[in-house]
Amino acid sequence: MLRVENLCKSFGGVVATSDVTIEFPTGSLSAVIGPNGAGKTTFFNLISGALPPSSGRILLDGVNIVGQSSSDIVRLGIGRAFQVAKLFKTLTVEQSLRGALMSPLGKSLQLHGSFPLSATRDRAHQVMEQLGLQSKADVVSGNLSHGDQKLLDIALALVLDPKVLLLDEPVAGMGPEEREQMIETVYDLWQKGGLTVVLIEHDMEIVFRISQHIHVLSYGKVLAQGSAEEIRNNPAVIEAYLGTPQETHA
Ligand SMILES: Nc1ncnc2c1ncn2[C@@H]1O[C@H](COP(=O)(O)OP(=O)(O)OP(=O)(O)O)[C@@H](O)[C@H]1O
Repeated sequence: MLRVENLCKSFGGVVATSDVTIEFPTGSLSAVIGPNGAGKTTFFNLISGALPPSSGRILLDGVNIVGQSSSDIVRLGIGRAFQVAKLFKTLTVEQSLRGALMSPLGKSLQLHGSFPLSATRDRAHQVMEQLGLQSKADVVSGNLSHGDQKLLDIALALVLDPKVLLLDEPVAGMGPEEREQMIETVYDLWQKGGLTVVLIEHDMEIVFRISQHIHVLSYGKVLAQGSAEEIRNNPAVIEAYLGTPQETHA
């Protein structure tokens, strides 16, 4: 289970995260939502070790990971995909995934400290299959469609076998068809294994459709937490973020 406790982060006078306590049960699919500037990306930056918190604890299966480096946090089992995919644009999809496995980080995740070439190929293909990227194995990443670049970014996190997968706006910038495909892929991925998925997403239709738990941030604080039904009808959330019920359904 991933649990953050009393997490705080300030940038000078700006309080981006204010006493946030949230629990993400093992194997759950949760969304973190809120208006622009609410502190969602900062929250992911704190969990993934990109930024140190000002105070508070981040517990992964009971172990406080605050103070660990980003690569140690990946090693401990927290993977992350970004709003703008971070790719090696000149490598093919397969090369990128095998490269991740052959990197010191990838190697250190293997039981015996080394990973034979054939095994990197098998693992890369397994993940490509999970994400529907098999037919793109030999395509140079920079030539992939926007949607496939986002899938590859997720694949790069997934190939290292995380326990928790953080997805920052997985459908940002996509057309309706790509959006549906991405959501179906993420949902299938989550349903098939014990992966804990946490997503930041602005598309409320998607959030309400797939999330078991929704956490609403506003001005760095937790404004509300609950099921889709509870959040949809929460007056404070409607006022701060969703707008009137009529606007929500428009
Ligand atoms: N590195 C930084 N230095 C200074 N202020 C920052 C930094 N990163 C974030 N902030 C501030 O912290 C607050 C929260 O920003 P954050 O990007 O986490 O919000 P967000 O909810 O992800 O917004 P969006 O939905 O627009 O991506 C904002 O006021 C932002 O300006």
